[in-house]
Amino acid sequence: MSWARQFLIPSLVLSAALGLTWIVWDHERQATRHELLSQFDFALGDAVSRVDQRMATYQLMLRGVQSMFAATGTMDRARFRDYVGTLSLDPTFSGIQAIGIVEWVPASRRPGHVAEMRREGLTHYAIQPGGARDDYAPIIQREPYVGRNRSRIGFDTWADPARRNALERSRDSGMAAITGKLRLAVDQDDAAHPGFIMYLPIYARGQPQDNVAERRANLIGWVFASFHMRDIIASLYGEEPPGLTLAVYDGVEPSPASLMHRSSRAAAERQPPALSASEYLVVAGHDWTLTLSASDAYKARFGRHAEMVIALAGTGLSFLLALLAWLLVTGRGRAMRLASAMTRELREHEAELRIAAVAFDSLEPMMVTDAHAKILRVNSAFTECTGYTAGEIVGETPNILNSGRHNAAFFREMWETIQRDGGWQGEIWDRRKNGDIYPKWLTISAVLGEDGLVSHYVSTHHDITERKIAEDRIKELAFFDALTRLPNRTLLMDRLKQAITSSARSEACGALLFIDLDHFKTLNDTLGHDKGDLLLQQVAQRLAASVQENDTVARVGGDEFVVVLGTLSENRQEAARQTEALGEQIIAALGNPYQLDDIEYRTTASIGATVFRGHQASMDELLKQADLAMYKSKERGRNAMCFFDPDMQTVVVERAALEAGLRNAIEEDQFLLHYQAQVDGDRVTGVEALVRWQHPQRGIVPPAEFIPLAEETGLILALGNRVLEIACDQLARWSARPDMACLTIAVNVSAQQFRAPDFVDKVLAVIDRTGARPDRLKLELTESVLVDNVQDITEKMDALKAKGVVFSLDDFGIGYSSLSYLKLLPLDQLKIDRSFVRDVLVDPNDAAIARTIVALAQSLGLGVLAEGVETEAQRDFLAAAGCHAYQGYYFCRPLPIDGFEAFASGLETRQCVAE
Ligand SMILES: Nc1nc2c(ncn2[C@@H]2O[C@@H]3COP(=O)(O)O[C@H]4[C@@H](O)[C@H](n5cnc6c(=O)[nH]c(N)nc65)O[C@@H]4COP(=O)(O)O[C@H]3[C@H]2O)c(=O)[nH]1
Repeated sequence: MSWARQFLIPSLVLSAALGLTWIVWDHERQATRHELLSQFDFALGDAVSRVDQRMATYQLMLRGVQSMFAATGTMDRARFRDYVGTLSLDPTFSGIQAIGIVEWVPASRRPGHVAEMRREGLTHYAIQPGGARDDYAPIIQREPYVGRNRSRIGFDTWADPARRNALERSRDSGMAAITGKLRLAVDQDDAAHPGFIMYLPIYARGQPQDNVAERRANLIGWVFASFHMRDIIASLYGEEPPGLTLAVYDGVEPSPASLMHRSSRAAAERQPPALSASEYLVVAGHDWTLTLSASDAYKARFGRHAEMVIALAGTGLSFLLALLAWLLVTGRGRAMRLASAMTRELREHEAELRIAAVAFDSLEPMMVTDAHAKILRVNSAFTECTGYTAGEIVGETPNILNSGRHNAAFFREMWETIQRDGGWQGEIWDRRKNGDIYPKWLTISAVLGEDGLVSHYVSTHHDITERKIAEDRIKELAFFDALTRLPNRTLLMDRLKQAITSSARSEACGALLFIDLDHFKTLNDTLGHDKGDLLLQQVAQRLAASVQENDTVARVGGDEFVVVLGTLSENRQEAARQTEALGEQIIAALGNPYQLDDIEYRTTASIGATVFRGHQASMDELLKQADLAMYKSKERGRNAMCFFDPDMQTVVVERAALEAGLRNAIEEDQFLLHYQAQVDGDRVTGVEALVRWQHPQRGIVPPAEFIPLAEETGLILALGNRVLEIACDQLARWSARPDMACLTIAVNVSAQQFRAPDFVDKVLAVIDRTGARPDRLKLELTESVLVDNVQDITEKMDALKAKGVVFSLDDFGIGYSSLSYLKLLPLDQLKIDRSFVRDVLVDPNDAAIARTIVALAQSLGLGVLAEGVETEAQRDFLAAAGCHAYQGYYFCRPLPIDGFEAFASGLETRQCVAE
C-alpha cells in the first residue's frame, strides 16, 4: 500500500468525524444562540411590557385624579392632597417623582389666580417665570409635598416649550400626553437624572369636550405626574437584570442626547454588547425606544456549555477514529506486507529450490549425505565421473571412493575442519568404480538444521585430472629444458638445495660438476643448429646414463650442463676421488662418437667440479666454483676435469701422479713380492705373495695405496700378471730346493683379472714360461669374483684346476657368497677373513662365524685357513674350532723373499718337509 493510501483513509475518517463534530457543535451553538435570542427577546418584550403597563398604570392613576376633579368641577388642592396621600406614592418603588396640578390661567385670570393662591396659604406665590404672557399654566400643587416638591410652586409650565407641547396635546386630545426628555423643575442640579412629565387635562365639569375647540374652551387645568426614568425602571426591576442593560431613549433615535436612562452604564461603555435589540414604545402618544443589551455574562447564563464539550469530545473522538482507521489501514497494510514478504520468501525459496535443483543437476559432480555421512543423493555428473550408479552408491558412505592415498590423519584433520569451520575444501585422490585413481577438488559444506545441528553435508567433486595434466605440463615447461628434457636451472637450484640439505643432515659429501662441450659453437656454425640440437640431446642422454638415479643432470645454458652428485663419501678426499671417477667416466662417455643424422661427429667436454658438505657454501658459490674449475679445464687444453678446491685438486693430481707412477712402475718393474707364511699346525705349508711397490722416492708402498687405483684404471691386469710371473718364478726356483719345494704360493687375483677372457691362458702361459709347478700355485679369489656368470667362472676354474692349480676363496664371510656356489665351484680352501679372527675371542658373533666357516668347509670337504692370527689364544680358539691352518703375524709377518726364506729355514725343525 502506498504512503498516500496509508494516510488517505485516516484523513478521510478524521475529516468526516471533524465534520460531524462541527455539525453537532454548530447545531448546539445554533440552539444555544436560539435559546439566548429567545430569552433575550423575551427579556426585551418583558421590559417593554413592564414599562408599558407601568405607564398605563400611571395614566390610570392620573385619570383617577382627573375624575376626582371632574366630579368636583374644581381643582381643590386639599382634596387632591388627600387623594394622592391615599396612593402612598414612594418614588423608590412607584417611580413617580411627584404628582401635581397645573392650572390653566389665561392672562386675564392671572391676578385673581395669584390672589387666590395666596389666600390659600401660599403667601409668596407667584407665577414663574415672571412676565406677562398670554396664558399661564402654573403648577399649583405638587405631591407629596415634601422636599424639593415644595419648591417651584407657581412654575409656569406653559412657558416651557417642551411642557407646553405636551400640555397642548393633552388639552386638545383629552388624553394623557407626556413630554420628551427634560429636567424636572425640582431638579436644579445639572447632573440630575432625566425625567418626563405626563399630563392629563381637566375640563370644567359638565362642559362639552367633544372637539378641540370645546376642550380648549373648557379646560381648567391638568394633573400631572413627573418621573425620573431611572426610578421607573428601578421600580420595575428592583435590581438591575443580571447581564442585561436596558436603555430608554426619547424618540425613535437612540443617541446620547435622547438617552433617558441606562441601567449599568459603566458596563455598556466598557465593552460592546454581545446582543442588542431595540423596541419602540408609544406612551401617551409619545415615542420611546427601549434598547436591551446583553453582556457575555448574560450569554453565559443561557449558554448550555455543551459546545466546548462537543468540540473537545468530537475532536478527540475524531482523532481517535482517525488513529483507529490508520491502525486498521496500516494494520491491513502490515498484514499485506507480511503476506507479501511471506509470499516473496516463498517464491524466493521456490526459486532457490529450482536453482538448487538446477545446480544439483549441473555438470559439477555433487553428493548429499546425511549427518552420519550416509549418501542420500548424487547427481548425474557424479555418477558419470565415478562410474557408480545412484542405486549403487546411495546408502553407502564416501569411503567407497577412498583411494588409499591418504592416511587416517588426513581425514581426521578434514573432519576437524568441517566441525570447526562448517566446511572443508582441498585436493584429494579418489577411486572410480573401475579402480582408476584420480585427483579431485573436493568441497564439503555442512548444512545446519533449524536446531543449529548439522543435518546434511553437501559436497562437490571437481575432477581436476585435466588440470593436473596441465599443471604437470606447466611444471615441465617451468622446470625442464624443452630440447633435452633435462631439468633446467630452476629445478637444478631446487635439487641442489635438497642435496645441500641432505648433505648437512647425513654429513655425506656432495659434488657439483659443471660440464661445457668443447668447440660447440664451431659445430653450430658449421653444421647448423639442427645438428647442434641433436648433439645436445645425445649428450644429455649420455650424461643422464652416467649418473645414479638420485643424482641430477641439468642443462643450464646452450652447451652447459651441471651434474649434482648426492651421497658421496663423508671423507672429502674420498668424495673428490668419487667425483673425479665419475668425471672421467663422463669425459669418456662424451668422447665417444655421435651420429648426427648422417654425420659422425666427435667432441670432448671440459668439466669443473667442486665438492661440498652441508651449508659450507651457498648454491651460487658452488656454481661459481664449478664454473671457474671448468675454465681451468679449458685452459689446460680441454677434454679435462679440474677441481675448484686446491686440496682436492692436489688429491686428484696426486692420484693422477700415482696412476702415472703405477703405469711407470709396471713398465719399469718396480714391484716385488713379500711372502707371509701359511702354517698348518707347526708346519709351514706355503706363503701368500703380497705385492709391494718399490717406489723410487717413497720406498716400499703397501698394496692398499695402489691396488684400488690399479683396479680402477685397469692397471690391475698388468700388475696382476706381473705378480703372477714373480710368484711362479719363485715357485720354479723353490722347486729346485728340496726344503722349499713343498711350499705353495698363494697369489691374489682381482675380479677384473679373473673376468678377463684370456685369464686362463695367461696363467697357463706364465706357468709354462716360468716352469712353476701348477699344483704349488694357489689362486686366491675374492667373493666379488663369484657374482658374475657362474658358468664362465666354473669353466675358467676347471680349466686351471685341470692343470693342478689350487683355488682358495679369500676374505670368506664378508661378502655375499651363495652357498650353492661353494658346491658348484672347484674350490680347495676357504680363508676366514682376518676381521673375524681379530675379534674371535671378544665377539661371540665373530666366534660363531669362525666356527660356522670351519664347519662349512669341513662339510664341503674343503680346507680352511684363518688369516690374521695374531695371538696364541686366537690360534688355540681356531684349533679348538677345527681350523688348523693359519696365517698371521703370530707366525710370521710378510717378508721379502730373503727374510721369508730365512724364517722358513729357521723352522726346519718344524717339519717343513718337501714332497
Ligand atoms: N693386521 C694383520 N694383518 C695381517 C696379519 N697377517 C697378515 N696380514 C696382512 O693381511 C693381508 C693379507 O692379504 P689379503 O687378505 O690377501 O689382502 C691383500 C690383498 O687383498 C691385496 N694384495 C696384496 N698383494 C696383492 C696382489 O699381488 N694382487 C692383488 N690382486 N691383491 C694384492 O692387498 C691386501 C693387503 O695386503 P697387505 O697390505 O700385504 O696385507 C696383508 C698382510 O700383511 C695379521 O696377523 N694381522
